[in-house]
Amino acid sequence: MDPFLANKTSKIYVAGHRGLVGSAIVKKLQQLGFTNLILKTHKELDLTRQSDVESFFAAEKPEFVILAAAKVGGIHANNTYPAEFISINLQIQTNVIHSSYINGVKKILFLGSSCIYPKMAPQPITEEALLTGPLEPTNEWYAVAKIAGIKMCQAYRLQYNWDAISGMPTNLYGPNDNFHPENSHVLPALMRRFHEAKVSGAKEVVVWGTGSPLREFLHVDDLADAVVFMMEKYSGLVHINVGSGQEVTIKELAELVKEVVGFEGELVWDATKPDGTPRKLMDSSKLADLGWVPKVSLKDGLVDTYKWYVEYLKQ
Ligand SMILES: NC(=O)C1=CN([C@@H]2O[C@H](COP(=O)(O)OP(=O)(O)OC[C@H]3O[C@@H](n4cnc5c(N)ncnc54)[C@H](OP(=O)(O)O)[C@@H]3O)[C@@H](O)[C@H]2O)C=CC1
Ligand SMILES: C[C@H]1O[C@H](OP(=O)(O)OP(=O)(O)OC[C@H]2O[C@@H](n3cnc4c(=O)[nH]c(N)nc43)[C@H](O)[C@@H]2O)[C@@H](O)[C@@H](O)C1=O
Repeated sequence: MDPFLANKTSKIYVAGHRGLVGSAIVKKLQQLGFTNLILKTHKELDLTRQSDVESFFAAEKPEFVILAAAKVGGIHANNTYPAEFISINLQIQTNVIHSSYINGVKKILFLGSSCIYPKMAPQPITEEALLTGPLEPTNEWYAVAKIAGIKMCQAYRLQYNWDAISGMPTNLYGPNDNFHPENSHVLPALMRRFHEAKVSGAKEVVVWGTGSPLREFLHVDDLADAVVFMMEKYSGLVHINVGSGQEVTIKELAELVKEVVGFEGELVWDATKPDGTPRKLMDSSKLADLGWVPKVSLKDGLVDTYKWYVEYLKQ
């Protein structure tokens, strides 16, 4: 395994650097003193365009690649745009992983998601649960693309002895999240809705589903820390779960976001909206055994994210 942290002038390509995850990884790498990051916006380099990706890699020759570019969204977006979720993600990851290999990248980290696991996987979910049962229907298209990404990393490791690894984060949140009213994940969606209700003086806020599903949330700064940790310490065939172990019901989350935002009205549940997976708590003991633990509590992370959101609205 090539050391990652030893040389702060290594050329590192962070794909998707303006997103929730990519921006936190760039911040972390800069804090650590890395000076040679390659960053391209979606407009500058569309990763679904195979020949453009090939030319970019041939010209830049990065030493390390962190793949945080993807078509991402919450339950509604996944359910509404299945063709885009499967096709765009397959294209991005296939182009980036293959070009990385062809151009001598020393190590690549591919990011998947906890939705790769069967809907009814035993909890907490270990890495071994992959491909043991049917997927959650609201996001199976995205999940199939992500499973293909894991398998591509494994295949290239087996056939070419190449250091391709995969990390599977749980539900993430933090600065630079997507706050779209319909297409975002639950946490930024509720933060925006409660904030707008507080500002307008609304008496009620609508929350989707029944409130009973359980989700595990991890602050994106913890994920960025875990990504750097895996680049340095992990080299293996198996994908690695990255979770916080902090599980709440959607109802508990909604009450917590309401408190942090300071909305004083009522919650109204829209049961016509899907609940999705009933529970997806990951077993992250493989990463813990390697020596990594998360630091940010859900409450502190929410306060930090809301502070960021209020500042972002002023821009
Ligand atoms: N958010 C979450 O809760 C979780 C995320 N993950 C994984 O983390 C990774 C990053 O997700 P996240 O940061 O939340 O997503 P974001 O949507 O915040 O960021 C994705 C980034 O990818 C870029 N991108 C998308 N399509 C293309 C393209 N065709 N060419 C170039 N760039 C592109 C986007 O640019 P632009 O906006 O300009 O299109 C954006 O900068 C993904 O692999 C996701 O599966 C895993 C578990 C949970
Ligand atoms: C990270 C993960 O994210 C997605 O899966 P998900 O965990 O189901 O994502 P979610 O954050 O959108 O919803 C979580 C729960 O929350 C409820 N909920 C309430 N009110 C709102 C609401 O206003 N918006 C949203 N989005 N959900 C709401 C919602 O009904 C559901 O019960 C995958 O598609 C896939 O992308 C993936 O891997």
